[in-house]
Amino acid sequence: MKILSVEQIRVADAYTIQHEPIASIDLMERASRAFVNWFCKNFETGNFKVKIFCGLGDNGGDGLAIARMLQPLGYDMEVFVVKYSDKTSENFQINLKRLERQLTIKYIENEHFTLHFSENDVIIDALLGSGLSRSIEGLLKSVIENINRSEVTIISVDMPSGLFADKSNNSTDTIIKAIHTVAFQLPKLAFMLPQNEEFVGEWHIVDIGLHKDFIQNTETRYHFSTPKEVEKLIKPRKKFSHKGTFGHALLIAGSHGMMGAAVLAARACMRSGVGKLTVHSVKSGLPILQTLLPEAMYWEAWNSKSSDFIATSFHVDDFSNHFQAVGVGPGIGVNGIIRTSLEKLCEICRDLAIPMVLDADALNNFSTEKGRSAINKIPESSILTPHPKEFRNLIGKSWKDDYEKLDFLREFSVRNKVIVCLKGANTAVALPDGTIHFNSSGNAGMATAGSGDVLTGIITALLAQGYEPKVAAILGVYQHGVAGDRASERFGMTSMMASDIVENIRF
Ligand SMILES: NC(=O)C1=CN([C@@H]2O[C@H](COP(=O)(O)OP(=O)(O)OC[C@H]3O[C@@H](n4cnc5c(N)ncnc54)[C@H](OP(=O)(O)O)[C@@H]3O)[C@@H](O)[C@H]2O)[C@@H](O)CC1
Ligand SMILES: Nc1ncnc2c1ncn2[C@@H]1O[C@H](COP(=O)(O)OP(=O)(O)O)[C@@H](O)[C@H]1O
Ligand SMILES: [K+]
Repeated sequence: MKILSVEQIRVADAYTIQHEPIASIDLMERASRAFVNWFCKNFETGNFKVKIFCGLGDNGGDGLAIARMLQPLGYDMEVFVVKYSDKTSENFQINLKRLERQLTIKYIENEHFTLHFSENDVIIDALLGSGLSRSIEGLLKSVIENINRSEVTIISVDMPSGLFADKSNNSTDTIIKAIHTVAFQLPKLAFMLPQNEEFVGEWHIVDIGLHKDFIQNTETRYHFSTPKEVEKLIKPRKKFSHKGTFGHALLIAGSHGMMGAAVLAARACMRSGVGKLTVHSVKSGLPILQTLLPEAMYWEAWNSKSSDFIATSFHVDDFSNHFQAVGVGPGIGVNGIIRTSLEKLCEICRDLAIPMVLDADALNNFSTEKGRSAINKIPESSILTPHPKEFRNLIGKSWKDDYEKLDFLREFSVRNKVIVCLKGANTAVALPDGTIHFNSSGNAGMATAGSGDVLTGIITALLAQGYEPKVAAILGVYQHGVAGDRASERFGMTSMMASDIVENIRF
């Protein structure tokens, strides 16, 4: 699903009006109806009052139409219009006239207002939507501060009022803190970013029938990977396939005291459909691995100066005609010898065109001063899976906000021609073509030691099976989140562990 800018949505709106064709007021009617349908499904009529706060633009117009539609359905309504300006939109005017015939509208015209909220109230925020042009001040600021203090359920229409859809707010800005945001047709970039969580709450999309041709033909750098889009990337297994069909993966992971990382990644790799798996790790890890994962083969670190690390001199002959994918990093440790080995590994994979996943310590080894100057050795199209701290260390600089973080992410991915999965809620998968794809699955229960190792195993398995790197990254991140969602259903977010994610991988 595309994420369009406010400007592009405005054009989509105009295009729909012209080409469907449909009158602007009727499109607003359709949008409001879509909101009402969502609302009725989620808030059955009962012992509560719905308080709608309307601005003076089209977002306010939506609010008035929503009030008109909800009242006959049995909801106890109170409608407030905040008169912060003399300017109103045409659709607002039309909807005001339509609603005036039906119920009494209350006006908030100056700072001398008092609002009373009771615990069960549900507030619908239709003050400002995508037309926000500056930070909120004055009367609107006072009203929003009052609403935010109420601690009742707040549902925003299209956008939490005061939040910019595709750029950063000032840290002091006044913004509605919604529990739910019901957005029209497409998600906004703002919804994907951690800095906006307290304003957006849980977001939902309702279809308002914007012109499909327009959306299809509009280019954007941001995408939200919906379950429907991602699930169709999974290749079905053919009847006469055999284990050779699904590739042989090499996983380089673990060190003394960090064998769990290797086990989690390896188990996840096997659960994700790889034909054969070899794990390359320290000698002391052999009994652990072979006990916990008898399905995998084991390749002991050789030429190792220290028995604690995988410091190995890799040789091309050990790779050619052997492996279809290499995953490296979980728990391998960081030092100069390991970095030199990694550089050699990168060279071999580049020469033999073996796709790679680099995670955790593989990235940390490229994050020292010497390491950063060797980043160009990472083969093109490799998949890097840093969490934000690892990414910051890799690029050697911090960002001022989440928008700048996305700029740095894109810049890094394009410059080095690699795929970067920046992990977290809505993991952002940046492709070398400059696009960023946000993931839709997963939950905060995955914020637990070892869950990143599981992702490395999943993506490595997909690469070994011949999935194109960008597909392996988007699909792997999604399936990892789905497994996390299943694990949280069974154990709850607080109690689930990374091994529960592994046990819930299902392709
Ligand atoms: N997507 C779609 O296709 C559809 C979208 N629809 C709906 O339209 C909404 C967008 O409507 P919109 O463009 O009228 O903008 P909206 O947010 O109501 O406010 C604009 C007004 O507020 C003003 N203003 C701005 N900032 C301000 C501030 N800080 N403090 C005070 N005032 C401020 C601004 O004034 P100005 O900047 O010109 O001074 C202008 O007068 C969208 O979110 C959705 O709900 C559906 O109905 C139909 C299909
Ligand atoms: N709040 C969250 N919502 C969704 N997914 C999350 C959340 N927190 C963490 N995750 C996922 O869990 C994994 C954590 O990886 P990482 O930080 O590398 O953990 P570790 O190093 O312990 O293995 C990532 O895939 C990340 O996307
Ligand atoms: K709003």
